[in-house]
Amino acid sequence: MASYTATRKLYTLIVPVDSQRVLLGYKKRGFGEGKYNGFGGKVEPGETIAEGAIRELEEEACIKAKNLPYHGILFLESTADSKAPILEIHVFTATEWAGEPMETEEMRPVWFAPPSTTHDSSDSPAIPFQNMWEESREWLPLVLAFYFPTPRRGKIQFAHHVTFKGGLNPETGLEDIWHGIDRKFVKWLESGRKDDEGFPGDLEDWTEEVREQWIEKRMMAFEKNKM
Ligand SMILES: Nc1nc2c([nH]c(=O)n2[C@H]2C[C@H](O)[C@@H](COP(=O)(O)OP(=O)(O)OP(=O)(O)O)O2)c(=O)[nH]1
Repeated sequence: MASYTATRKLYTLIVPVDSQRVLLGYKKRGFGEGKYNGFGGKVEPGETIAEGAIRELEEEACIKAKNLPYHGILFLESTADSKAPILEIHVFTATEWAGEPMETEEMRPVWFAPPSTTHDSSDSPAIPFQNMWEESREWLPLVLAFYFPTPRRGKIQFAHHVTFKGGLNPETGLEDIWHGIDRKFVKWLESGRKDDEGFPGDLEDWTEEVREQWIEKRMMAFEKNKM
């Protein structure tokens, strides 16, 4: 069987939460400018995914994560450009950190009320899903449901594979290859252990090889569904 060979780019994303609120960053420049998102960026050569996640959070919001619950992986690809890499984004929360969130050149941190909060009971605004990457509204509420309204035991993990067909992005008025969800696959697991299908719940189990196999499996399933 031929391996799926599109280049893959490794990213991290941390969503800090306190007992009542969710911290997102308003991206001031570069890729995703004008959108709210968690904090993260490319994993650099020589660092682990977790090290990259902690470094990016500190660079973008000036806080140093003291814990890093792992929640899973987003595989994002665009069929609008055959040369576009697959983005592999490893998603974490952080519930403890050192320092206070501060605005940086890249990001403006803003506290939001989790989706489970009624408007009147919070001083913070609701999460602006309409102003975020469009797949965020699928996985973020479920990750947050693990913390709000009351924290649950264990952990929740997902693999979310989305292809975008590209199109005019109404928010920016520009053609955008990372816009217009075409196909999607979401796998959820509560606990972090492997399930019968071998879903690699923990970060250390998502090795390079496993990620490649996972993508290949999903691509084949997507193709089958199309026919
Ligand atoms: N939820 C979501 N996050 C995304 C998508 N695309 C995408 O890059 N991200 C995340 C991954 C990273 O956390 C962040 C992009 O990181 P970045 O381009 O700022 O990376 P960086 O800081 O290393 O970049 P640079 O300024 O050094 O060039 O946005 C998407 O479609 N959905």
